[in-house]
Amino acid sequence: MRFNYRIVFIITALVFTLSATLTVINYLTSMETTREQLKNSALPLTIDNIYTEIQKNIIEPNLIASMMAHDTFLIDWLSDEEDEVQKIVHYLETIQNKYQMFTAFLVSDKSRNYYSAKGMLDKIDKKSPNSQWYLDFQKSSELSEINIDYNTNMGSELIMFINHKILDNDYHMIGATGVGLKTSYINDMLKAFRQRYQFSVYFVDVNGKVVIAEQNVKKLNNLSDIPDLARQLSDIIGKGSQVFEYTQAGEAFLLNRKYISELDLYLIVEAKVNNFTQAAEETFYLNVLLSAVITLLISFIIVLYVRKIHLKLDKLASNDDLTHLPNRRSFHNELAKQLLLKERYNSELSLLFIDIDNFKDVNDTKGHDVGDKVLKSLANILNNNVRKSDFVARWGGEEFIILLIDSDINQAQVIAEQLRSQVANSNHLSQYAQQQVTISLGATSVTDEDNIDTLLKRADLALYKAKSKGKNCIVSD
Ligand SMILES: Nc1nc2c(ncn2[C@@H]2O[C@H](COP(=O)(O)OP(=O)(O)OP(=O)(O)O)[C@@H](O)[C@H]2O)c(=O)[nH]1
Repeated sequence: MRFNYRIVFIITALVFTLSATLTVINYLTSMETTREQLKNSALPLTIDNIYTEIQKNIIEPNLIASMMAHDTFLIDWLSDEEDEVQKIVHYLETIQNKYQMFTAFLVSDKSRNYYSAKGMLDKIDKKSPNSQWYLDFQKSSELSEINIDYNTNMGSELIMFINHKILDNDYHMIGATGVGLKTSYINDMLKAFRQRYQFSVYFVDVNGKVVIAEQNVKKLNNLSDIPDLARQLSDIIGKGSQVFEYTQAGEAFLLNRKYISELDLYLIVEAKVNNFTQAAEETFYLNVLLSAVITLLISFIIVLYVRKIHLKLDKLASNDDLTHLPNRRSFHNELAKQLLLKERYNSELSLLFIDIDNFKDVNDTKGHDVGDKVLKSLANILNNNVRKSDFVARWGGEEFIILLIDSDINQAQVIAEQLRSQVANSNHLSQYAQQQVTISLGATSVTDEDNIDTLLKRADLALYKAKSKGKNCIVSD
């Protein structure tokens, strides 16, 4: 019986396919879950957090600027020909220090003077870029606005100005006042969101131009620089909060935008999907590896187990249950093999056919248990008195057969005689059977013309002759 490795291979392939399929399903599900979680929860939450933070940082300065615009001291001072500049400088200085603003300012529409805590800083001039905001504000119907802007008189840093119009009793604009805040807190916030949550946060204007972004980080100039976003730009520049998807250089991104009316800007929070699915990817590769190892382990255990059962079955199929000698089937296989070897090496090969004399008497008078013990004991005697290379088998019933390797008929006769005499004089056997146990033997040697049938027939005939001669003897043919 040959061990079938194909079955093991099929089982291994099935187990691996099953576990690999489960791993892939698991991987795809967790990728989708991560993506959905990012889209529906993490990005909207982050954008709301940032929005709240910005509002918090705008509300207080806005109240201060509004308070300044309604302050009768300011209104009166502007109406009184702007006398005693130090009074207004002191006023602005007090506001600036008390509320820890970066700057506090006042613009007179009449004199076109720009005052700050440091004194008169500038003049509103149509040609000056620093004055542009005032000219626009003048034209606007709004009473207040928030500008994120540079003012070259105040350094190179981006400043968030909260501007309020000052109106006289007839509701005519007589100037503008307000405060300026450094936007560095926005920068810190953008940095924190990038480092803590791996989100890119920036602000764009109505044209998609990036207006505020984290400093020292490579940034986009305009949303429309990315073809995928350029296509969606008209949707992105819209009110409320919404998530968009785009790809750039083979990488998938999710982008959430929220319109901030106070700034008239769009807050953008985006995430590189791969940053969030990396863990799932690593788990996937680990799972595939584990599946392969477990599959191999299972296959190894199956091979060991099946081989063990196989060997057991093999032994059961080729050995006799009672005496544990090879059975007739095994003997046939061995004889066929030895006939080929004899032909190849031109060696001698002989056969002994053995039958217990009057065994029926033992069974009938002493019982089958005793008969079985005699058979087992005889098997031992036969095995112990031939060469290890010879082949002893139980032919069936009380018949045994021995293949004598490298033995001619003379040697076969000598061995046959030894066996006969050992059995006849065995104390063990006579004790079991409570009578003398003898055997008859037919001996024959293999000729070049022999095949299995002719050989067995001749040995059987020799045994028959030995029985006829009176048993407990050997006949060779
Ligand atoms: N106890 C036992 N008896 C067996 C077994 N196999 C065959 N026998 C018995 O062996 C006996 C063989 O009887 P016969 O064929 O008449 O041969 P015999 O009595 O030995 O007579 P001769 O061969 O002429 O000497 C029968 O009683 C079978 O039942 C076995 O495995 N165990």
